[in-house]
Amino acid sequence: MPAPKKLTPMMKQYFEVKRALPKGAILLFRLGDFYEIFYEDAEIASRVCGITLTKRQDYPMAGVPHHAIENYVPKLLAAGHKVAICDQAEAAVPGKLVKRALTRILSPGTTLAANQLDESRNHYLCALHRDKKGLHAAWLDLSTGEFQLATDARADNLLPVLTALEPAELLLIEGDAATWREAPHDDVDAHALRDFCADRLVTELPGYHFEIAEGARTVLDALGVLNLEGFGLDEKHPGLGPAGALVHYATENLCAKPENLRALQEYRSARTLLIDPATLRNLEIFQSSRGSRAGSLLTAINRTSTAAGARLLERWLSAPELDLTEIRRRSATVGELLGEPMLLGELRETLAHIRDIPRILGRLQNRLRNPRELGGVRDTLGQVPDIHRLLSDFGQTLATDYPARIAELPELRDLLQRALSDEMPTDIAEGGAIRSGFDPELDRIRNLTRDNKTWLSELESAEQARTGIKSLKVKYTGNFGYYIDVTKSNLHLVPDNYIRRQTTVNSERFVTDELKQKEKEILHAEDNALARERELFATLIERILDESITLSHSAAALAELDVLAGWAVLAREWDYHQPELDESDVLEITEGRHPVVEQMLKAPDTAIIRGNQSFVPNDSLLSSSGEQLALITGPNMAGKSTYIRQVALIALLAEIGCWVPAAKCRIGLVDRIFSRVGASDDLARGNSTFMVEMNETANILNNATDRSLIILDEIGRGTSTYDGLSIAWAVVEHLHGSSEQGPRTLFATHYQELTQLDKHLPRLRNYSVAVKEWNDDIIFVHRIQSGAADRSYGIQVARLAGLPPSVIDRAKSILGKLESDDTSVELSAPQAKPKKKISVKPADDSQLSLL
Ligand SMILES: Nc1ncnc2c1ncn2[C@@H]1O[C@H](COP(=O)(O)OP(=O)(O)OP(=O)(O)O)[C@@H](O)[C@H]1O
Repeated sequence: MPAPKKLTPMMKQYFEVKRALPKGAILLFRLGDFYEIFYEDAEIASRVCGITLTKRQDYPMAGVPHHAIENYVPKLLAAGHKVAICDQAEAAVPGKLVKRALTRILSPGTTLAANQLDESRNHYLCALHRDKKGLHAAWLDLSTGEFQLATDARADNLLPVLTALEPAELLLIEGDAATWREAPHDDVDAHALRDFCADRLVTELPGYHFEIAEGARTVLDALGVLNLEGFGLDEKHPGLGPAGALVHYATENLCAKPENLRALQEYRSARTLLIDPATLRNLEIFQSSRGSRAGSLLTAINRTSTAAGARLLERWLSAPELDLTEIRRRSATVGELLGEPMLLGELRETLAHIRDIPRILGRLQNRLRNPRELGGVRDTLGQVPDIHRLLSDFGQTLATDYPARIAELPELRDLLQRALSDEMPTDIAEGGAIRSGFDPELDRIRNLTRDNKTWLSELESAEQARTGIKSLKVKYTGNFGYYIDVTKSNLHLVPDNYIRRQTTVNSERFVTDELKQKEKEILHAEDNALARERELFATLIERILDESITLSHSAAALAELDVLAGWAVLAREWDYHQPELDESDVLEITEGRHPVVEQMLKAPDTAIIRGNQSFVPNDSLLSSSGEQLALITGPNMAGKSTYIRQVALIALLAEIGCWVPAAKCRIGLVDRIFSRVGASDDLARGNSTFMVEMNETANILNNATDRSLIILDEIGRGTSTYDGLSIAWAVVEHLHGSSEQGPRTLFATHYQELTQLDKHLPRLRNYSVAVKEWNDDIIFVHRIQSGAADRSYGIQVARLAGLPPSVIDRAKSILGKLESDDTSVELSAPQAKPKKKISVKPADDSQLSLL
């Protein structure tokens, strides 16, 4: 930034602050009622936020009113910028340079203000480091204090959960991202990390911030503990390097130590069902293929009514359980809730009044203190007695487990109910946060102001009577204070003790000694009232923070109840049933449905276009040692992809503890879900469609275990027919293997030839999707049946898609010839050109005879 040669003292101060900021942070510099922005920062802010760019001397400048800053900061953050706020640190005195200090730096991963966060989503800042021992990571949601770390010898064990967390910002050691980008082709982990970092906001820090010993010290200090044993962590845990980097970065951004970190948990991939990043995308778990939340599994199963509940649902979905006791606890609780529909309705109504306690605490602890947050704690505590009453009516575990976890805190509730006004102001400076009758001292000061105001109106009547001026008024303006207003026509009646202060168009303004004295008293009383309110407010915050651990445990239990009550409603709405989970190797589903497609078919806009179709349920049976590999053939559009995805989604739902869209379901725990479906280009990163397909397939073959569930859709389609068929064939053989068991696999394909493999592979089963033929048309019935499909109906489907009749006719005749022994096909060409003949002959007859 080209600093002008001769700087004013204020601009010197500006540059001092600016120099200390991280690279790229946009500085908002408080000047009176405005935040001013200078130089390139002003140009960026003007472009991103649409504010007017002006010039001061010869450099660009832009400004936003201080009260409107909340409208602009989110825009800058959303555009991937960091924003530094520098405020006046003392009251301004004319002619003297006011002290200024950096208040906080906002970045997409460390912002806390309610309007900068999606309330239904966690907001993670994540730090990563890879060395010879593997990948080490830590993540922190500063808005709620959730803090975790992890280490794993293999990146692909951690990347599933990291991808599902969708961090808002990543912290890396300087140079790591470039190393991963340039890594050799066979360094699969580096490429996976490169893909993970692409399109995310990355902040690079010097390597020493990631040192383990330093990290351990920083973390101990932030958590306020002497050792990490209470969290079951060794002080040499490699995740402490990234964890320390997170705390350091958060401290720098908040300009203070984060005060809401209470615990550090270790994430272990072996305890959760892993879903690799490609599968998360393919199965549209958090986002639909169009990138929106609508159409995702998350949206289809979300019936939460609180923000904390919505966030917990997202967390459960990103790390499904492998602990049978926990899964069964959740799904049994859904059953209890479902068993009492009336109580469930009441419970949900009560939950809807619960406020976002984890984030409220996060803000209060980190110095963002808005009176409404206190109102939120009061309102939430006000609901707890009702929740206890309702839970005890349910009986069973709901009556014992949850009430014990949701504290009533009657004293705090009573205090807040007595202290706080019904309607809370957004800013303590507005006054009125504390209810009258709570504090005798505040009431005394407020009465003083009130008495004084009565005195003023009495003064007005008295002066009107004394002077005979009926239109005389006692008025007030912000910069002038109290005065007596007399219209010009009555000036001759003004008594001697009136002191003239100002002339306006129609009147003159006067004061008297008595009025000046009263004005002082009033203003003083108002200031005193506000000061007293601030004092009381600070005490109330302290009282809340004294209970912060109890409050956050209660909030966690309430969020759980919210998710589970939502699932009970979902189960009732869509007729879901409780799955049975065990250690077996079976996956047996009776009348299973696809949770998202089923809801979509019933959505009003789809129903109008496609008629009121219902989803056709289908059964599935897989087991590692028996029916291990289901090969599904059938026409395009018949429902193969939907079917294989629905099996994966049902398994996933079962392992988060949700009920499932099936009449009956038994699942032996699945440790990983893999998928290879559809074709997606990754051209921007230098990978062709086929390369992506093969990468994903390689990942599956290298990492699947006998407990995994694999769904493969049209493997080999992205290359020439014979190459593709050979690859698909070899993949099926590999997955089947020669041992007694293998991963449960669903394989949808158009390669009819593969159906012959059941002769050699004892655990392969052929299935097909039934269609009805009617004249030359086909009708999709979406029913899975045993046995291979006899033909593929591609041309009929192409006609349904609207291909011109001439093309359809021609395709039919080519097909006829290809299917007969006559392999010569006439090319219909424009008349002007000579007729050509092409021969379609297999390149390798020996291979064909194999099929
Ligand atoms: N069981 C079902 N009940 C009702 N409709 C279904 C069912 N299964 C699929 N469908 C509908 O049929 C459409 C096509 O399904 P899907 O994409 O699964 O077919 P496919 O056999 O995989 O086709 P292709 O081979 O062309 O990829 C879906 O968009 C869905 O709306």
